[in-house]
Amino acid sequence: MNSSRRGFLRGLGAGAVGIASGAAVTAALERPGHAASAPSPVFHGLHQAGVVTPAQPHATHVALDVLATDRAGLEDLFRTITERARFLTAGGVPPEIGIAGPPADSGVLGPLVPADNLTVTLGVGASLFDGRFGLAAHRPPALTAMPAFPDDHLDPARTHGDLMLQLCADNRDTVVHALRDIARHTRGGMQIRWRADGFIAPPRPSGTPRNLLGFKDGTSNLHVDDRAEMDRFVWLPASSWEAGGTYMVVRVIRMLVEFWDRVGIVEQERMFGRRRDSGAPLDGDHETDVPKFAEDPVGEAIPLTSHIRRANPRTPASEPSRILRRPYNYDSGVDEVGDLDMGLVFVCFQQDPDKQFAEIQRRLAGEPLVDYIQPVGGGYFLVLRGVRDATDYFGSGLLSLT
Ligand SMILES: C=CC1=C(C)c2cc3[nH]c(cc4nc(cc5[nH]c(cc1n2)c(C)c5CCC(=O)O)C(CCC(=O)O)=C4C)c(C)c3C=C
Ligand SMILES: [Fe+2]
Repeated sequence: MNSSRRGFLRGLGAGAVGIASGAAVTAALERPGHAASAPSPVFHGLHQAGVVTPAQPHATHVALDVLATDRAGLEDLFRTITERARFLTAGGVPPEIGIAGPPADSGVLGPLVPADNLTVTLGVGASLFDGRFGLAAHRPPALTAMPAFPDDHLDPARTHGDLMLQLCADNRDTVVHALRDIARHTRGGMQIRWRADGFIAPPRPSGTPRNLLGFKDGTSNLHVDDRAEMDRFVWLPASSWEAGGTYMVVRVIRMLVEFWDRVGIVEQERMFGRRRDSGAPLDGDHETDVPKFAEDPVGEAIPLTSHIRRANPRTPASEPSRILRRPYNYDSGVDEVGDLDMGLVFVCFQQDPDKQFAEIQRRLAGEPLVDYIQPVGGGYFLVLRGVRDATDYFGSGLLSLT
């Protein structure tokens, strides 16, 4: 353990980073009153969890800037995040450290930390490849800073970041607990730049959950259980050090709900190209019906400017730009003039942000929906390949580059 690593852990007590697991956890779970939660998605593997994992109801997306100043410090940071993620996603009993120092755990989840379907997904931004860590020569060309698109209102304080930490779980307190745990163990190594909390509502009344404009959101998406589709559009191929990773785009998009709520239902539905109640395309009856754009070349049933038609025209030319969407709703109170601050934390995964996400974004430019939404932040991040086993850590492939 070098000095900067000791720095992260200082103040936690000598044994505080130990993890009680295995037999101790089993024993704790067997105690009356301790319901066992289902195991979380597997932590070790070629791919990180939290990409093809069915979206859990709660999430936070946290962009961070690295404070460590050299490569050794960055490695310590990655190793610490890995250790904490390994523990938090498995669940267990935090060690007791006596009464002299602060407790080893925030206690937010009680004495037994449940796995609660938690996923911890780590990405790196283009800024990590500046001069600080000797990585400048290794920035993959596809990893750029997120550009500003027409109609964006980007706030620099809510844009970009050296790292992106996506935490998702079945309960809000599990997400909060994981964030506090990781922040505490990495103190001095990184600091939060911006954060967007999200939730997914239950299906109302059935099918795909709704966004805060009232429409089902996620109906037409890539299929996470179709390995060939994931290899074609999402996972990075075996030819480079990034193999097994993917690119994550995060866009914090405010919805101008006060304006939206004054728009007639027919106009709302024509903006999306789908019915609000059922989610069916305007030329169909059921949510899962596939729109028949080829039979409607002038946009009589589904306007040519509608969101679904621009986003996915279903032509051979638009096929390569398909993405895996994994969005969350957000609700952040009110702004300085008393307007509701809510919207969508739009998240998508792909092999190339410019050829996929940005290509769709360019097609969406000028769609009628732009009058009711305002992108205010976000970033492009490379989700590193997964942690292979108990000896591996996030970023080991990146840091092996010389
Ligand atoms: C650049 C990519 C996209 C952004 C940004 C985006 C923002 C955004 N979308 C909605 C609501 C809906 N989107 C829907 C479908 C849809 N959206 C995108 C891409 C972006 N959306 C795609 C690729 C698709 C799928 C198109 C298709 O294959 O038919 C829908 C329809 C239901 C569904 O299929 O999910 C809704 C509703 C909002 C509110 C929003 C910004 C705030
Ligand atoms: Fe969309």
